[in-house]
Order: sequence, then C-alpha cells, then structure tokens
Amino acid sequence: MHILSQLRSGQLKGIKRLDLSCGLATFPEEIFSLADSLEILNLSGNALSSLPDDLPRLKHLKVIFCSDNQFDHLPEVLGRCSRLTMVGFKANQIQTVSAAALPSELRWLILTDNQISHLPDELGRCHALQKLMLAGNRLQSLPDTLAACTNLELIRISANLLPALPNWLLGLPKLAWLAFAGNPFCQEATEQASVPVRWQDLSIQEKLGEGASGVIYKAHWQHANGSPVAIKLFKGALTSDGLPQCEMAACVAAGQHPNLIGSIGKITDHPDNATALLMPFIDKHYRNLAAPPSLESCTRDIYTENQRFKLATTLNIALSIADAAAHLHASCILHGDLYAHNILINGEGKTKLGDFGAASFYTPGQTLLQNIEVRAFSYLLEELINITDTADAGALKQLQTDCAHPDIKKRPLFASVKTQLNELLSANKQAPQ
Ligand SMILES: Nc1ncnc2c1ncn2[C@@H]1O[C@H](COP(=O)(O)OP(=O)(O)OP(=O)(O)O)[C@@H](O)[C@H]1O
Repeated sequence: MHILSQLRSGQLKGIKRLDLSCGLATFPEEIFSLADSLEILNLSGNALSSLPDDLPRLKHLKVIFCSDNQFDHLPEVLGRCSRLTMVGFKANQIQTVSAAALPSELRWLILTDNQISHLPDELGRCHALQKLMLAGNRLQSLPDTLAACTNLELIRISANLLPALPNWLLGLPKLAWLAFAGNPFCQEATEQASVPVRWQDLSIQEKLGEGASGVIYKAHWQHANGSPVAIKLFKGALTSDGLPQCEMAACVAAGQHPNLIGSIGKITDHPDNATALLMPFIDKHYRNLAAPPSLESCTRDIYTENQRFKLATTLNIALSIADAAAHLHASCILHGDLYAHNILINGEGKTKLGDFGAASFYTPGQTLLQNIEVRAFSYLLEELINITDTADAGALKQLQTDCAHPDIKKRPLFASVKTQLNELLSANKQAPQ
C-alpha cells in the first residue's frame, strides 16, 4: 500500500502499480505524474464517486480496481482507456452501466455487490471477455448478446433476481466455472439434518487460511472427542461468488466423500451473528495444489515452478477429483469453482476438494450443466499434464481434449472420465517403469 505523500514527493516515479486507500473523496491529480509507467491502479477502499474525464492520459493503464467506494454508475471514461482489460468495482452502489463505460479490450469485469438491474446489450461486443462477476445485484435478465462472448470462461450470477438460467450459457464453448445460486429460479437446498453446533462449545485456535470470503481457524469442539476441527467464519453477507448460506447449504448437502473437505454442521449463536461453518480439520501435511489466478493469468491457477508429478500421481489426483465431482453431480450440486487452488493435497498425492462458495443446486432436468464442470476439469488436467514427467501422456491428453470439447454435449460425463482414468492407471501399472 502506498501513501499520498510518497506520490506527492515524486518518490513513486516509474512505478507500474499504485495502491492507495486513504479516504480519498476525489481522484488525486498527482496520479497523472505516473502516466508513463502506470499499468495497475488500485483505489479500492476510498470514498470516490467519480473518475476524471482525462483518465485516458494514463496511457498504459491495464487494470483498475475501485471496490468499496461510492460510485453509483460505472464511469464512462473507462470506455476510452484503450488498454484497459480489467475493471473491478465490487461493493459500490452502482445502478447504471452504460455501453460507453465498457473498454473494448475488456477481459475481466467485476461488478459484484452493487445495485445493477440492467446491463447494456453492447457487453456482447466485448469479445475478449473471459471473466464476468455479477453476484449480488438486482439483475432480472442478462443481455442475450452475451452469447457472442465466446471467450467467457467464468461467470458469477448468484444472488440476483433472475427468473431462469439463460439458454445461451450452454452454447458458450469455453465456459467452465458457473455460479448461479440464490436466484428465484434456483432449487432450494433440501435442509439436511446437520449437527447443530453452538459457538459456545468451540474454542478457537490459530488461523489456518484465508480466502476472499472467509477466514479459516483451527478449533476444539466439545463434542469432537478431542480431535481438532476447522471453522470457516464468513466475512460478510455476500462473498465474491454468492451468499454464505448457499455455500453452507451446498457444503452440508454434499455429504461425506474421501476427496471432499466436507462439513460437520452450521454454527449457531455467534456473538456478532456471523455466519460460520464447522468442518473436519485437514492436517498440516495438506497444502493447496496451486495458487489462485493472477491478474495476468486471469482464469488460470499458478503452480510453483519446481512442482512435478509422476504419471501415476497425476492419474490418481485426476481420478480422485473426478470421483468427488461425480459424487456432487449425483446430488445435483455443481461445485462451480473446480480449481487446483481449491484442492488440498498431501505428500502421498491424496486430495481434498473444498470451497463451496460458488456451488449451485440444479434440477435433474439441467444435467447439461455437469458438462460445464467437465470443462473446468479439462483445465485442471491440462495443468497437471504440464507438470507431469512422462514421455507418454498421449491418452491422457486425448481425455483432456475430449473434456474441453467446444460443443458441451460432446464432452464425457464424470462417470466416463473415471472409467477412462482407471483404464489409464491399470495400463500405467503394467508398463515397464
Ligand atoms: N477444513 C480445513 N482444514 C484445514 N485447512 C483448511 C480447511 N478449510 C480450508 N482450509 C485452508 O483455508 C484456505 C481458505 O479456505 P477457502 O478456500 O474455503 O476460503 P475462501 O474464503 O472460500 O476462499 P476464496 O478466496 O476462494 O473465496 C484453504 O485454501 C486451506 O488452506
């Protein structure tokens, strides 16, 4: 984080990224002194309601974040910033998004947690769009023109007022991550008999991890016979993917599976009325398979450079995740965020899929939605193949290509994926090592 005096004194000359959060009510003119270098401007957490008309003077600007400010419209000047590819205006009071506000090279648009009831048809002209985050708005419809955004890979439309899931979603050839829970058309979760857990019966210990939506703590629970548990304490009423109560409902409904982190129950009686979920504790030998996407990679996870697997390990990881996904689909749950960064893995290659923040319930009549998740699996498979030491990944690559088929109907379902992976595992065991 930078401070205003550094900017004013000229200390920041030449920087590519500026982060300023200091109660700004107006855009500091001094930012233009960085016009020759600035690519990423983060003004989140201020009191801004407008941007200057001459913003395009920041001629290298690629990314702008203005989350947690006071905008009531998406500033039209953004549409004139020719290099802008990422626009993040989460948690404002935006009601109006006009066509003029959309930069032509837009890849990533975040308008989560606003008051938007209408989006312009011209959004469909943003052909580079890969990531569209609209959870927590008042949308009653989406522009049909979005069918032309064939590069869209991730869509969040949870917690809106949509009467139905648009048909064109199933025609998007690259769509892999979809979240739609908390809309009027959605299946209510059948309330599962989950164990009631009282906050008073828990003693909180160290922090285990933190994501955008919550903080995870280790804890002891009176009824756990001495074994540790984990708590996810949600940060707010809305996450970047949807509503905490939808996440908890899906996590509880998912039940038990060896490759899911799973849940124990919903926590009641939190002193600040925070939403919280009790989960089994996953021991410290497990770590995240990858880190979440960067601004550059947009939709693709980041792996550490020296991470390599043998073919047998890759096949086992793939099989365990296909099995977990098949288990979820058997209960009509779409995970919605099937990503390596949501998979914990231990030294023996055992995996646990977690984070149900983007999960949605679908009806048995919407089974084609499963094929969207199969595309997410294909990305995971592609990444795993890239870090696998083998001269013979041909058959696995073919499976990956099939799972990524641009025609959603031609992708295999997870049951078939599992069969194929089992065959590959048997063949690998018989091959000379
Ligand atoms: N049951 C658990 N036991 C141990 N560690 C856990 C457990 N659940 C989560 N963690 C740790 O906490 C991290 C964050 O968890 P999680 O992905 O659920 O948070 P999040 O807020 O939903 O993240 P996101 O940014 O994707 O919304 C995980 O990556 C993992 O390292």
